[in-house]
Amino acid sequence: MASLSGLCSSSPSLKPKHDRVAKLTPSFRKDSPAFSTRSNSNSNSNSKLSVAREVSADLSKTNSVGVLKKAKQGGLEKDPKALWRRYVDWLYQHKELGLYLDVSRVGFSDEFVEEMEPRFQAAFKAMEELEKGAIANPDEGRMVGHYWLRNSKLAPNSFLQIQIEKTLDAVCKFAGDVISGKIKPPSSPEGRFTQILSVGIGGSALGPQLVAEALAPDNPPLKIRFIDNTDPGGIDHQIAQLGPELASTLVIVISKSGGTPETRNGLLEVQKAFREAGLDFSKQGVAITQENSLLDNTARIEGWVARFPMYDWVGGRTSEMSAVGLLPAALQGIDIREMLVGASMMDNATRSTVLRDNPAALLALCWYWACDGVGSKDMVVLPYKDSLLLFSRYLQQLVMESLGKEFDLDGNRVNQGLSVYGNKGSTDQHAYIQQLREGVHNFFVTFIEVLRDRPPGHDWELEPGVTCGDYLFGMLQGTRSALYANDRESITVTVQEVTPRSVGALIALYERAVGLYASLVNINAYHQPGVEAGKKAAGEVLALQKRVLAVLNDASCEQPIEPLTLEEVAERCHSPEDIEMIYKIIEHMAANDRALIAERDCGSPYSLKVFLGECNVDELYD
Ligand SMILES: O=P(O)(O)OC[C@H]1O[C@](O)(CO)[C@@H](O)[C@@H]1O
Repeated sequence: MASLSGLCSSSPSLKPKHDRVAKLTPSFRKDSPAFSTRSNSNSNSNSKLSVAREVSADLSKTNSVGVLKKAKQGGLEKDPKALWRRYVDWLYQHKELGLYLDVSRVGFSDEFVEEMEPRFQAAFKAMEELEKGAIANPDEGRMVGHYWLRNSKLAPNSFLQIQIEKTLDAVCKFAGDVISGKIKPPSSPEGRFTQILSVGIGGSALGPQLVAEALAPDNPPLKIRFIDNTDPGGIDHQIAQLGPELASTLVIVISKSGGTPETRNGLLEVQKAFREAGLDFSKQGVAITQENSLLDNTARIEGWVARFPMYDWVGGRTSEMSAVGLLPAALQGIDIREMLVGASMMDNATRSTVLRDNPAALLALCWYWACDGVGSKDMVVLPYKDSLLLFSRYLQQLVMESLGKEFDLDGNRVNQGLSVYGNKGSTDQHAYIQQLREGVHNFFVTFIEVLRDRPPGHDWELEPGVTCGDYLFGMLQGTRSALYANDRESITVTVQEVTPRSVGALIALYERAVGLYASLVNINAYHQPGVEAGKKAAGEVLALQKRVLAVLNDASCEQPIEPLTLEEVAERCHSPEDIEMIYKIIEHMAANDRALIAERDCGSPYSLKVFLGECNVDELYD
């Protein structure tokens, strides 16, 4: 069993780097670089390619893009000696963290770097303002403070500083009390919590999932499972897998807003399972959410075991170092203070205003080069380590929800973004690497290399002079070389081991790279207005479904029951224009035995007739 001291071993290095003075909105909106903005000459064009073309046209008016184009035409360096010099020349090393970043296989030229320099200085300035408490998320009028979570002294005022420290202490204490059995479930035969069921979605799930996969010991004090969707089958599966251990399951419901429908549904489903098992949910429930959110109020009123805060100034996708990520990690026996130390050390490194010495800036430089600053190529993330399997999925949200924006900070339509996908090596070599090597050239790769194969003393040679891990190493190096030989660019991030410290550092590295890149292309990385459209549309579908049900109910109450055609249902719903959606609603209800097909089947929409089995008017209008 992990000891408390293991969870919370040391304080993160907390050297104040900036004045703790809140500043107003930074000037980066006005000072944004001219060539990352463009007018809306074709507002109907959403295609990335056409955007890339538009932007290329704009960019070609400037020197740096001229440089970019010229250098790209020249192709990548192939002379081995020159390439070795480039490797050594550009290699970034964080000695203390044991983290290296190799950007030599991305073909940017010295002129390009020079041309980008003023923009990087503007991005560094904007980041400095952000860390001092500027309203860096202008659309939502919020500060952006995830960097303070690992160095609370950087918070812009003492109230926030104390809040961060108190929460961290509370997380450590609660996790210790749960692991030691001081806080225990009321009716479990084991007399202590053995399982965690984490209910949350997006940033309220992806970080905890990454960290569990990467860092949980083989026999954690509490094992973790996730409900991260509103899929009834998936939820049933998780609950069924818990079986009788539901009685010793700590349910952590995570939602910054406290009102995300998928998470609410997960909670209601889990509460139902508790009722059916004769268990009192409130004695096993924990909430992580913003103060006074719906979830917070529910947890308070129902007297759940504990509540931990989410802050207004921490975005979901950058919340891994808040209670969102730290509590589940600590409960699994993961040293969360080490995660914070790793992140804090990386934060220090990525505050450098010297491009070559700043690994996050180097990443942003490579992304800009590889994607022409408009997301014209995808980022394929390939960790050669099973435990980092979920890193690409985690980065997908961090990068795509942050950078995938319709408008820039000046209101120009830009349709920015950077697509991320990946899984792990060498597994993917037997899946899609064929296309990467020889097919459509629409990507660059990020290899994540982990030097240590196994804990010391466990390795053996499965053939003379060669271990299993040597194969993994060979596959990574071979793929990197083979891709480069075919002009496919790659970045390699190397860490010594997958530890709480290195995972914390990796998360911090990418958080900062995304922030800097967002400044380079002049967008707000910290909001997600596009997600609202889908949520709103889903709400409208459910509202229409209620109307369809009411219409079918009315018809089912007539004697004799008169099955209705789709047109009739649509007419009676006063929504003839929604007939296709009504068809999909009926198809779904019929598949789940909630509507009955009287004539034909769903494959014949024109002649389909439908009715409800029973009249449920009272229930519907309740
Ligand atoms: O933590 P919440 O508020 O439930 O939100 C979950 C996720 O939903 C989003 O808002 C997108 O819908 C993400 O940004 C966020 O991480």
